[in-house]
Amino acid sequence: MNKATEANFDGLVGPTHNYSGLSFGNVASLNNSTRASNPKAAAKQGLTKMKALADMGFVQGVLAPHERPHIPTLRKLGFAGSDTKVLEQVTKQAPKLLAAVSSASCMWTANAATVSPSGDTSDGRVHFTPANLINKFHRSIEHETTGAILQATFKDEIHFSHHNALPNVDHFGDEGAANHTRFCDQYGEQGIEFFVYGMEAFNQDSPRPTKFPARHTLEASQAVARAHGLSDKQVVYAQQNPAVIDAGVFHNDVIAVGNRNTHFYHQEAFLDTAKMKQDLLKAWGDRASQFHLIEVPSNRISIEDCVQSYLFNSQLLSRGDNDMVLVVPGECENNSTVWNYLNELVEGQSPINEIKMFDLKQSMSNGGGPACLRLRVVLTDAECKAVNPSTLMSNTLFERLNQWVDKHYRDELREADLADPQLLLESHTALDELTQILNLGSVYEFQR
Ligand SMILES: NCCC[C@H](NC(=O)CCC(=O)O)C(=O)O
Repeated sequence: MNKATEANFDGLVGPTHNYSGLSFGNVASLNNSTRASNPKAAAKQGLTKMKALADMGFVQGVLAPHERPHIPTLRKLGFAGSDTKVLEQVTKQAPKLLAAVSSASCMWTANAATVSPSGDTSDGRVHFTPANLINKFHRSIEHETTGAILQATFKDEIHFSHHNALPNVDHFGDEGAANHTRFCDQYGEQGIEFFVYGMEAFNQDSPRPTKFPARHTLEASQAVARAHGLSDKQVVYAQQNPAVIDAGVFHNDVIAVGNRNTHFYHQEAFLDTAKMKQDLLKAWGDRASQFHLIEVPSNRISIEDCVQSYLFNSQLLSRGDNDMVLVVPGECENNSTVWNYLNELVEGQSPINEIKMFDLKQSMSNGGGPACLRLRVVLTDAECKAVNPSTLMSNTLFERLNQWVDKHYRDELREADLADPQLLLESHTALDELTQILNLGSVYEFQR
């Protein structure tokens, strides 16, 4: 077994971060659709979390934002002429479309891709499949650039294998790592990959939500498991409880989080909790007593409190064997039921023995907590050395990115501002400079 560690790659918030109510089924996105955003504060809140984790000794990387408004999409949809002309026309004819192609939603890199570490894959490489995010138009335009950025970050073909996104249809709706968790004893050994889905696409009679969409299908997860070369006995599937999707749990990472030998989840998260436990314990094998199932009962914390506080959208990080820290959003402290629970949890017998809290309000107001903002990539020492070093957080990079944000970002943005041709120019200038800072090459269409 190779020694390995879990790295976190956070999405850097882009200059057009705004609230426009694009995500039906995501309570925060719908509730905040008329508010002004603060892109500068949003980017800095994210950077503060990344830096704090790097300072705690974790490997922390940065994934660049995408070009927005995305003019190439508007051109595909028939708008023509200069960029300014395109903006002018779309503003007049289809303002909601402009909002959709302007979203900074690629910041939530838990949805960027599904990643399988080399310990799990048949060819011994780390595999990446960008998520097609087909359920929301504004997110369905992410996967190509995501793929380009992942390839510029994890370049070496000896260590890294990059797949295309799955077919762009609802049957293969894929929301990436937000619905994927890996359990293991040590990171470098073969682990259990746990795929959670919202519905079975090819089985009309199977249970599914009635109010909000199930974004992710079983068939998508199966395709990713095949493409990554995972062995059947190391893969476990579980269906989300349709009722919690209808209550605002649009991704499983709003209601469950896992790391190594610990699964922390809500009693109502899964359609069949007993089966989920049985399947995980079976895959875990003969050391079942070392696997921790921390189930939060409904009479302790309601689904509504989970959705409001984002308790489970936390990062569960190992500082050593049986020593984990839970990184939660500030909203958890403001909810006394959740806060009391967390204090009891760290004092109890579970491996979770510290809580760290971050102010991520700008992202939270669009339904993205600490876990949404990061893509986990388990890397051996050799793989870690092969990562593009300019993307790894350090004192220098932290300072450089803060200066970059100060120079290029606005501190207030409303939906109406998205029509401003100056914003497009600012965004291109900023991203062009960023590709140099992160040494990414020409990953954006406007650079080619
Ligand atoms: N993992 C968290 C994802 C949050 C994301 N929100 C958004 O896209 C909201 C954008 C807006 O409404 O402006 C989503 O729902 O997929």
